[in-house]
Amino acid sequence: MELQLALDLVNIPEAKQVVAEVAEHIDIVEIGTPVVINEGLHAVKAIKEAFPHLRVLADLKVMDAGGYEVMKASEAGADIITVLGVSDDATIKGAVAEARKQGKQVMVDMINVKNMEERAREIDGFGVDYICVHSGYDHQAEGKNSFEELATINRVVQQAKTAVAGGIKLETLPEVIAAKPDLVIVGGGITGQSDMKAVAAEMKQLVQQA
Ligand SMILES: O=C(CO)[C@H](O)[C@H](O)COP(=O)(O)O
Repeated sequence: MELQLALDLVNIPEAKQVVAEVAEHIDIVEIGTPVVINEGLHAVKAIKEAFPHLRVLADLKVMDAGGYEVMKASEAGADIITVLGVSDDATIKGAVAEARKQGKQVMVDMINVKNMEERAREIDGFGVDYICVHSGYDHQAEGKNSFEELATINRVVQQAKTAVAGGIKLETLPEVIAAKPDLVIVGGGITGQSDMKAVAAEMKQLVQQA
C-alpha cells in the first residue's frame, strides 16, 4: 500500500516547502486541482524538477479531450494524470492511449459516479492504472466519506489499482487501511497539521505495514 500527499491550498513556493518536509514519507505528490487552476501546469513542472525521485500526480480531473490534456500534463512532467469517471468512455480511452504513448499513468476519479459497481467494472476494462473513490470537499461538508465505495470497487476491479481520497485523517486511517486500497490519498490530514512531518511519518508506517 502506498501514500499520496495531496497539495490543494498552496502556491508553488509553499508546495515546495511542504514536500521538502515530508518527502521521505510519501510515495506520490499530488498537485491538486486548485493549485493547477491558480498556477497552471508550471506547478507540476516545478515540483517534478525539485523532487525528481517522487512520482507527481496532476489532479486535472479531465472531463473532455482526454488525449490532449494527458499530453500537456505529461509534457509538464506528470507521472499520473486524473480523469473523471463520469466523463465519456472516449475521453477515458483517449487518456489511456496517450498515457501509454508517453509512458505515463491514468487515475480515474470516481467522484459523483452514481452506479459505482457498474462504472468501475466498465472503466477497469479500459486499461486505466488506478480507480479512485473520492468524497470531495462538498461531500465531506455533508459528513460523507467513500469507505463503502472502496469496498465496492475492491470487489469488482480486477486489473487497476484501487485508491481512496477525501478527508482521511490519522484517526480514520486504520479503517481505510482495513478496506485494503492500493493507494491512500491524504491532503488536509497532513497539510492541516502543525507537525506535518510527524503525521506523514506515522501514516507512512501504518500504510507500509498493511
Ligand atoms: O481532490 C481533492 C479535492 O477535490 C483533494 O485533493 C482530495 O480530496 C484529498 O484532500 P483531503 O484529504 O484534504 O480531502
